[in-house]
Amino acid sequence: MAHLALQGANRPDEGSLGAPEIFPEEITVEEEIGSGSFGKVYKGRCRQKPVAVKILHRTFDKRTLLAFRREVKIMSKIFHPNICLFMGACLLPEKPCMMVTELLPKGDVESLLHDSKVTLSLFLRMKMARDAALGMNWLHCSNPVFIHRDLKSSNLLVDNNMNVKVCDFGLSQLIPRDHKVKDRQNAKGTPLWMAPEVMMFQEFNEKCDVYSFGIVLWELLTRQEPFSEYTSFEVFKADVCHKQVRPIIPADTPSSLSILISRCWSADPNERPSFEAIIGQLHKVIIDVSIRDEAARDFWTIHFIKREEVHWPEFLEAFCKFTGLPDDSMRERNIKSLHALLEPKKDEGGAEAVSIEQFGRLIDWFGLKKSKSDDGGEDSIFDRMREMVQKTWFHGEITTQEANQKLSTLPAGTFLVRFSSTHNGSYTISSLPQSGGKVKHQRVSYVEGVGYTLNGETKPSLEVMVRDANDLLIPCPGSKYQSLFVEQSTEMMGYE
Ligand SMILES: Nc1ncnc2c1ncn2[C@@H]1O[C@H](COP(=O)(O)OP(=O)(O)OP(=O)(O)O)[C@@H](O)[C@H]1O
Repeated sequence: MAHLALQGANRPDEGSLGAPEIFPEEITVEEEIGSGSFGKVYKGRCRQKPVAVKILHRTFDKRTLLAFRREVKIMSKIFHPNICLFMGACLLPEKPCMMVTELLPKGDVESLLHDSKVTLSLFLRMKMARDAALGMNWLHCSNPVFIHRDLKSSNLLVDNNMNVKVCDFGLSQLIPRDHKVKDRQNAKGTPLWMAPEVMMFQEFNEKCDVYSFGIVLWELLTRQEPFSEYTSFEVFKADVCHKQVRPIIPADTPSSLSILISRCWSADPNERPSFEAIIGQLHKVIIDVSIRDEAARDFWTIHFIKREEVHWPEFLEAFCKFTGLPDDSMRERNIKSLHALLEPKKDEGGAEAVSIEQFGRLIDWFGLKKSKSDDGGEDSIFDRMREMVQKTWFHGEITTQEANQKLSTLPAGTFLVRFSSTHNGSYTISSLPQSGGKVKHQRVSYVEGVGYTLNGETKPSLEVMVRDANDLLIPCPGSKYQSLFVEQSTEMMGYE
C-alpha cells in the first residue's frame, strides 16, 4: 500500500522525464541477475530482444523513488559505447517501476574479478579500465558536468566481447562546469570507493569520481577487495580522510600504472588527473603490462601507439624493418615461423591481426637480442623461432590438458615441449616417466642471455636440455608446426 500512496503523490508529469515508454505487457521477466538497494535486476525479453530489467522494490521510500526517476532521466540522455544503453522505462502509476537496458551477459566487473575460475590477463583488465575511463570521460565532458558518484567495480558491466560499460546512475548529479557542490545531509555513494572530501561533507566536484576510479584500478590490478582489513567504519574513515591510508600497490606493478593509481586517489582533488589524461596514460599502461622487453615496447609504441591489434601485413613490414631481417634464402621460412608462432586471429572482416598481448609473449619466449649460435656466429630472434618450430617435440601453445591428452596413450619416455600456459616466457616439458605413471609437467624458465633453467641446471638451448636428459626419449608426434615443414622440405628439395 505504501508504494501506491507514493506513486500517486510523487509521480507528477511522467512525460517530463523524456524516457521512451515501455508497457509492462511488453516485458517478459526471466531469472534474477543482480540486486541492489533499489530492488532487483532480471534477465528478460522486450520486443523479442534480450534485455536487463531493473524493477523497483514493491515497497520503497521517497528517496529510492527519486533515485530511480533520476536514473531514468539521466540514462535517457546519455549515449556512449561505454555506457549501458538505456532502452526505455515503465513509470505508470499503479504499475511496478521498471527500467529496461541492454543486457550485459558477463555481469559486473566485481563478480568477474573475484571469480577464480575466470582468467583475465592484466592486459584485458587494463583494457577494461580504459573502457570505463572512456565512459566516465563522456560524462565529465558534458556541460553541465555529470558526476556519477557511485563508481565502483560492481557498477561496471561487461558484454560478450569483454567491453566494459558504466551503469547505475541512481546517485548521479549534474553540476555547472568549474563549480563545486556539497552534500547537505548524507554523503552519497559507497564508502569504500568514496572520495575523502565527500566523506567529510566538504565541497567536491567531478574529481570525486576520479578517486573512485583509482580504487577501481587497484581492484583491477590486484583482483582483491579494497580495505577488507577494516571492520569499523569510523576507523576506516579516519584513516582514509586524515592519514591518507590507501590500499597497498604491489611492488612489481609497472611504474606507469602505480603512478596513475596514486595520482587518481590523491587527497587533493586538484592533483587527480582528468579522465582525458587517464585515458592517455592507460594507453601507455596497456603497452607496459603487455610487453616486458623495453626495446619491444619502444617498437610497439613508435609504430602502433593506442592500438592493441595490428593487421598482419602492417605488423610484418614494421617488425622486419625493426629487426633488420635479411632478404636471403631463409626469409620466407623465417616469416612462416613468425606467423605460425604469433597465430594472428582473423578479425570480423576476415583479415589477420596480431595482438599486442601475443607479441609481448612471443618476445618473452624468444628474446629480441642476438645470441651466440653453435657455430660461433650470432642467432637472431628469427633464427631461434625457425629452429624451434622445426623440432618435432615442440608443440607451442597447448594447455596442460591438451598435453595430457596427446601423451596419455603413448609409451614411457615420450615427451613434448610447449609454452608454459601460466608463466609468460617459460616453457614446460611434458613427459611420460620411464618408471611409469602419469604425465609429468616440468617448468623451464628462460632468461635472455643466460639460458634455459630446469631444477637449478641451466642449458644454452632447449635442444641441449632435451639431448642431455636421460628420460626424454621419444618426441610426441602431432605438432601443429610439422605441416609447415612438410611444405618447406619440398621447397628445399626444389632449391637443391
Ligand atoms: N544491464 C545489465 N546487464 C547485466 N547485469 C546487470 C545489468 N544491470 C545490472 N546488472 C546486475 O545487477 C547488479 C545491480 O545493478 P545496479 O548496480 O544497477 O543496482 P543498484 O541497486 O543501483 O546497486 P547499488 O545498490 O550498488 O547502488 C549489478 O551489479 C549487476 O550485477
